[in-house]
Amino acid sequence: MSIEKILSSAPVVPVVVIDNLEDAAPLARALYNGGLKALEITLRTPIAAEAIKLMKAEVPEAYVGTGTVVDKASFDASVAAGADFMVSPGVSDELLALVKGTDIPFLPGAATPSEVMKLASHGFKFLKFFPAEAAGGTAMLKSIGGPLPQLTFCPTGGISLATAPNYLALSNVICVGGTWMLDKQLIENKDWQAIEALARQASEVK
Ligand SMILES: O=C(O)C(=O)C[C@H](O)[C@H](O)COP(=O)(O)O
Repeated sequence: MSIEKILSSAPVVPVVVIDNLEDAAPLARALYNGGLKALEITLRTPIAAEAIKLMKAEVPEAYVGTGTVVDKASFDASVAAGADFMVSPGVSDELLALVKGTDIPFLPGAATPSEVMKLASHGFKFLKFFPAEAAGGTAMLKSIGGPLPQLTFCPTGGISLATAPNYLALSNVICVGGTWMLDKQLIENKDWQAIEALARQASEVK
């Protein structure tokens, strides 16, 4: 499996924070049924690894990956959870060394030309542009694409249903990451139909 295939499975990757384990399976089902095939589950909550296992069991055809992979502990947790892919908001030499020893597709993060160049020199062709809006948004990505057209991005951070099309219109963007379809109140109410409708709206963004 390649990171390109995973990132091209839908225009939007939902960045999920799981607070209650019982939400994991129905949430994954709702997102997938709404057309979002790749799910990034952040390792920000202690139950994230367990949640990933439940999500993969509920929707085996989805790509369930980990987010917030920032060090050896989160890397190890990703491997143990059986993550289909791993996403980092940035990169470190420690992480680069760890991912060289695994087959799990990895999407490292970059926000400046130097970070992009460093990751390119390690063979990465797909990067997370984070924090997208705060780091200069579509203007920054367009500028980076001038001298560095060989890199393709999944911008994430502050992107909404309204701004996603502006990113997807760029030639160096494969998909965007976002949290807007994960409405906290709807999740609290376990309104999975409404979440599915938000996911469908996101999956139809062009
Ligand atoms: O957890 C990580 O590893 C991250 O990189 C952070 C997430 O991508 C952002 O939290 C996205 O959140 P929004 O800004 O609401 O789209």
